[in-house]
Amino acid sequence: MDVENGHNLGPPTNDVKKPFLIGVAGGTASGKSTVCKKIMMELGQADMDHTKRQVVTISQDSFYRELTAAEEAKAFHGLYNFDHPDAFNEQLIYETLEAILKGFKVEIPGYDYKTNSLDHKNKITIYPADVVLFEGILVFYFPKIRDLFHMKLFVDTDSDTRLARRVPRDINERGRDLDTVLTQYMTYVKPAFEEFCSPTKKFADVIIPRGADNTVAIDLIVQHIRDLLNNRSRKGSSSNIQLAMSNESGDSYQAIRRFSTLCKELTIQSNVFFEKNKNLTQH
Ligand SMILES: Nc1ncnc2c1ncn2[C@@H]1O[C@H](COP(=O)(O)OP(=O)(O)O)[C@@H](O)[C@H]1O
Ligand SMILES: O=c1ccn([C@@H]2O[C@H](COP(=O)(O)O)[C@@H](O)[C@H]2O)c(=O)[nH]1
Repeated sequence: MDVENGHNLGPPTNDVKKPFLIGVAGGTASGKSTVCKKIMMELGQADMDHTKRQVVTISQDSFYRELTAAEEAKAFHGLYNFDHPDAFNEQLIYETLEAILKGFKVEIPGYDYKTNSLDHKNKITIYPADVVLFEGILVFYFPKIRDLFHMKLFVDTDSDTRLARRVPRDINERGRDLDTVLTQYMTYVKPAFEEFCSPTKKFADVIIPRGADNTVAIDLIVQHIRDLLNNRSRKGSSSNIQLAMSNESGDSYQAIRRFSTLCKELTIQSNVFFEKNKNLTQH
């Protein structure tokens, strides 16, 4: 298979790992990376040698398009729209995820927010894993990509909290100044969230209100992943997850259905509870 920019590093080895692919979407600074980190930590994967990890996280930011010199100059002043779907290389995301799903090892660039550019010097090698988390603001936007996910999570944190987190993060970690952060937020980030990101919440199997603070939802997701991993090691072959999923009577398929239903119920119940008790939150 031919992946642009040589990202595909060749055919799978004998022990083919065809991963369970989880999409993690949500607005900027909603806690997508923190949720993924928590999942990895609870599964004891975070500090593990990355060649041996069973669970890996990939960021959609590694798939931004390269900017022209004129776009770079705009980006420096917060005047480039990084929140529009056109800012991403959709085809490369698709081809890379397809390669991962086939059990290929792939290489992707890092991302340097200080220079608004892909970091080809610090490439990240994604070794075949059992579970792959793919997180980003628009991971459910493109239908072809959306259809690749076995499970879709949406991290739902309110806009005030997200802005309050984004401002210090962009200043302290991404080398911005306050004016640039607010200009970019008001001009592009907020309108694009409403137009492109927020509508994709309806595609989620599980909505995680309050992001990483929602330990109940995270524990359920972690338990589900543990079940998948145990199931896989019990059956001895990593490709069994795929087989079980394509066969509606398989253990994994049933576990996913139970999990999905349970989480939907939890989400609905908590929304109904807060809707009915709006006045309680004022105390
Ligand atoms: N539950 C939380 N409580 C406090 N701060 C948080 C929480 N979740 C995330 N943050 C902080 O908010 C910022 C954005 O979180 P991050 O996980 O990077 O969001 P995203 O990946 O959605 O952009 C980071 O600085 C992170 O440390
Ligand atoms: O060069 C860049 C690239 C992206 N951004 C902003 O980042 C967020 C997406 O990352 P999150 O971690 O989900 O916040 C997006 O809203 C872009 O506006 C950037 O500012 N500069």
